[in-house]
Amino acid sequence: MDSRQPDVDPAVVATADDIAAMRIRGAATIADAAAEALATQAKRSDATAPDVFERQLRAAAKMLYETRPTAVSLPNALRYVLHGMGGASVSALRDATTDRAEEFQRELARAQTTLGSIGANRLRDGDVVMTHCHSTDALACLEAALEDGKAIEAIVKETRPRKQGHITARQLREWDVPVTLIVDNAARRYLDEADHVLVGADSIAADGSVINKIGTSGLAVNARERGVPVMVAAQTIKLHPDTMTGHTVEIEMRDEAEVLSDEQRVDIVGDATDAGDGLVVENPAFDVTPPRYVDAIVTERGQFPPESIVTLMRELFGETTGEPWEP
Ligand SMILES: O=P(O)(O)OC[C@H]1O[C@H](OP(=O)(O)O)[C@H](O)[C@@H]1O
Repeated sequence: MDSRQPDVDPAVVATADDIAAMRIRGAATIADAAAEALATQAKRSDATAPDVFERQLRAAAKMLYETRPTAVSLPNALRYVLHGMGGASVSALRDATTDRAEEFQRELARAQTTLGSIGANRLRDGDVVMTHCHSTDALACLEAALEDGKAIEAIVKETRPRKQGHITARQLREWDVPVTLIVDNAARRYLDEADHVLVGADSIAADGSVINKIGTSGLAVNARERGVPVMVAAQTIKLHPDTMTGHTVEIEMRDEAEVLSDEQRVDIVGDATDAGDGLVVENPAFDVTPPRYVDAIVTERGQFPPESIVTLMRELFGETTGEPWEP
């Protein structure tokens, strides 16, 4: 057992570390891994009393929750699985929790497929799509369009600092899609050649704002200026229920090492010590695109103008939610 949290199984600790270090990344993939980790915790629990079992599951959920703050798919997944944790004995609790986690994972996969076929309807044969970062929801739309027999080309933004655009490019090439890879700064120039901007989302706020990889908002503003429609592919698990009650979405600030190595820092400021060298590196992982720059949010429940997404949010989540690990 990890010394950080004696109740939590090492497999859960490993998943939490992988999410924090982005070895597991992407909002849907993180949600899937979190559900899997809770199922593992349930299967391996050594609890002999129901209250101990429940405490272990809640501790595991809290550890997973604290890895990254922006993608709401993570707390939504944890909440979904823990809400299914019911029963009078440890074995009943174990079965209910693992069943619920499996159900969640099945629904997640099904929602992405459904969303893909809805998103594909927006794409025509011969369209050129500009992407940002790597989104499995966005790729599901492209995959469905290809399966429909449409020829699609892609302009793929590199996506500094972690270059997830390479993952997108690799996937698209596996599907034989012609790819033009560009640096982020070239996006405006290449928008003239694009028929759509297609991105994913880490969270969608009640007012229809889209929280996604840093650089999305600038891309969307430029796309609007160029008359290129912006389509956001986001399963309903990306809807952020807390924003209905006025909470804002925390934007994750990541380590400066993703932007600047120690050697590069020395190159800029010489041998001055960190504290006094006068150089600050900021590395926000996400930004907020206001709803007026988004044409459609495509979910497994259909496509929505961003301003109307709150209706769906209310239907799916109700008005209030607690912390994911709270009963
Ligand atoms: O759920 P899917 O569509 O796969 O990904 C959604 C979003 O998650 C990613 O975040 P990160 O790379 O984990 O920081 C990107 O911002 C991407 O658009």
